[in-house]
Amino acid sequence: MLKFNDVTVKFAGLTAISGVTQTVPEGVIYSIIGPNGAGKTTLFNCISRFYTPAEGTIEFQGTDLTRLQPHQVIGLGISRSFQNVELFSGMSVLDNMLVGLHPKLGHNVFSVALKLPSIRKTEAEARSKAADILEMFGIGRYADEKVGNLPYGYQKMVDIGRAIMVDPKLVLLDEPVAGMNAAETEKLSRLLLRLRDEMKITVLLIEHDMSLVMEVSDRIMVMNFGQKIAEGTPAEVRRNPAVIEAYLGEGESDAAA
Ligand SMILES: Nc1ncnc2c1ncn2[C@@H]1O[C@H](COP(=O)(O)OP(=O)(O)OP(=O)(O)O)[C@@H](O)[C@H]1O
Repeated sequence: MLKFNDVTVKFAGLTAISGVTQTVPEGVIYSIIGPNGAGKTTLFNCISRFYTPAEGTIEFQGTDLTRLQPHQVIGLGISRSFQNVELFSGMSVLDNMLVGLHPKLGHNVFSVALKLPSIRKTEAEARSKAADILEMFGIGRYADEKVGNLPYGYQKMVDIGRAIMVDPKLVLLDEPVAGMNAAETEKLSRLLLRLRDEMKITVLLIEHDMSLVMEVSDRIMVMNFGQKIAEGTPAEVRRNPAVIEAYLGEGESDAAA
């Protein structure tokens, strides 16, 4: 589904990603892990076209993303959530979900202002879809609540729900459980499996919570200092000496546990 071909990203004098080549198969939960500053978010930013690699290509179902604009990437069926929740805190949960659909609807200002029947129908469908997703995420009862009034874990759920509104084929989630408590993390891990199994969405996940990563991932790529140092199933990655060293070197022993 997604192919990184020798991707290198540079910022002034710093090489943030160096020659990463990897294929991500369709229909999986694929995690990218590695110590702080390893280049994980930079890789996401290249997929969603905030950054352009200095070298290499990124193919999504045969299309080279590095030649596209960000909105064209969304049009191909790729959406994302961000490391920090980016919601409109004064708006309701439901309205925030509808904002997720904005890149897809593409209505012109006049048809929206005139509330043409076609727009009303689309809006009704969008509302019903948003309500279904909120229900699936277990936060349906908060649909009319202001997002800013919800606990952080629920806001994060809304953020991810919004990324699902566009019916993506691939969703990029950047540290979705950061700041969540144990119960919320458990809920989210079940949700990730449902995205894969019921909605047939391929999930690309950046996450520091190793127990979550080991539990839900089909495959894992490990990065350190901008390079891919390992790739494989959770069991393979867990016993890879380079991975153990990268994490132990940082004072984290979770990967080796
Ligand atoms: N816009 C930028 N300008 C300059 N340097 C950048 C920029 N974005 C990222 N970097 C640098 O690139 C390197 C990789 O950063 P990146 O955020 O991709 O790491 P990460 O693996 O996602 O880390 P974390 O787990 O802490 O989020 C870091 O050294 C970072 O400081």
